[in-house]
Amino acid sequence: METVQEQETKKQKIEQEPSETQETFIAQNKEQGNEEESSNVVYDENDMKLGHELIAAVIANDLEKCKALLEKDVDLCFSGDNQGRTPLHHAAEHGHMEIIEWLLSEKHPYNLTDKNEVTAGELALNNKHTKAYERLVEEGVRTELLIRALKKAFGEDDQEDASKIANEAYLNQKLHYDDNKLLDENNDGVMMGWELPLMVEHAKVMCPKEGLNVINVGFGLGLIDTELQKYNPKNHYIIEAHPDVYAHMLELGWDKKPGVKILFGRWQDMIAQLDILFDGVFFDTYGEFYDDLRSFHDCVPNMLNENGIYTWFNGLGATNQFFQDIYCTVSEIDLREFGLSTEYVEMPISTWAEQGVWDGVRQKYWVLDTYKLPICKFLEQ
Ligand SMILES: C[S@@+](CC[C@H](N)C(=O)[O-])C[C@H]1O[C@@H](n2cnc3c(N)ncnc32)[C@H](O)[C@@H]1O
Repeated sequence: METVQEQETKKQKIEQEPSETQETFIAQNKEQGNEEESSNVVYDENDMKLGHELIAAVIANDLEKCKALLEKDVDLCFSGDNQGRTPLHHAAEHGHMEIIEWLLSEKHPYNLTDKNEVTAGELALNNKHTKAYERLVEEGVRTELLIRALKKAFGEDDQEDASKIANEAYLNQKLHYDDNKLLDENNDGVMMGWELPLMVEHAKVMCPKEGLNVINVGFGLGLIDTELQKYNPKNHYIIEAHPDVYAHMLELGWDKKPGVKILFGRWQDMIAQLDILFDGVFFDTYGEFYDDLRSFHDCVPNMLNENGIYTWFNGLGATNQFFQDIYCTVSEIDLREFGLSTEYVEMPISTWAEQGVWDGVRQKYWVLDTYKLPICKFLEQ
């Protein structure tokens, strides 16, 4: 099972779903003949009859009938309707809280998707069932943290190696700059110009005044660094690991800009060389996993001035609102554990939808309308 920790924090693959609990619940294939196929499961006639009865009972908000059907061995996650929607999808769509609670208590996974990749959470959100939505987000957070803890307890946490391999694979490939984009060998967007308004805001948050000490991890297009320079920082550190990006930085003369100190290498190796504390810290890398972001979160208290601000590119679950809300909460919990508070400031992000923005880019890594910009500070003592 994959947890939120295995999500890459930036761009590519961030859209992956959280823990794949689905497979655990897929009904066993039935005998050949007299079968009807849904998206994942093959049902016989009796399964179909019971399954449709369950969906009808869910829609009618008839909990007793649902319980009676479970006694008859109905597939709790029946997905044999046209859209491949499960009972939880239908309960969420109608905001039936009691049925939602019952389904979750009977171990219906919170994150199954229908044939259009839609989750129950999105249906609750789209139909303005706020309580149901919040309950499903809470269930997502609980499940993700539980799976992470179980993996750790049972020694199945091989995330560190996988993460290092993925980041090294990225660092060993040729990059190209193309029309205000930085692309990797597969034409996945490492950084794109539409993110400029986000970088402007991140820099503003880090620099409430001029002459501060700031650090950015991951240069990319240099958008945030260009913004940070506008605040005349006293010291402006940049950590960058990719040789092509580093060469580009030198070409542009970043090593000669006022206050700038470039540390060329992976942040994991460079962080020990930091010799000052910072008023503003920004993190935005590529080809890393949530676990790396979490490890960076853990380093921040040793990098930050007493009143400093830490902020990071929030691409968590950025192809699905439901998953983004889960990941944002998980991250907030992790940061609290490291002594930092998190506030998410919402800003509309309109440029992503502009004509041609994604031309030449293999996969869209952002589909949301709102960006949740994190502002982290030391928790008050
Ligand atoms: C998304 S870009 C950063 C864009 C930047 N925020 C801007 O405003 O243009 C990510 C950058 O992180 C760098 N990077 C990836 N892994 C890294 C690591 N482990 N340590 C330091 N930099 C890394 C990439 O080479 C890339 O330049």
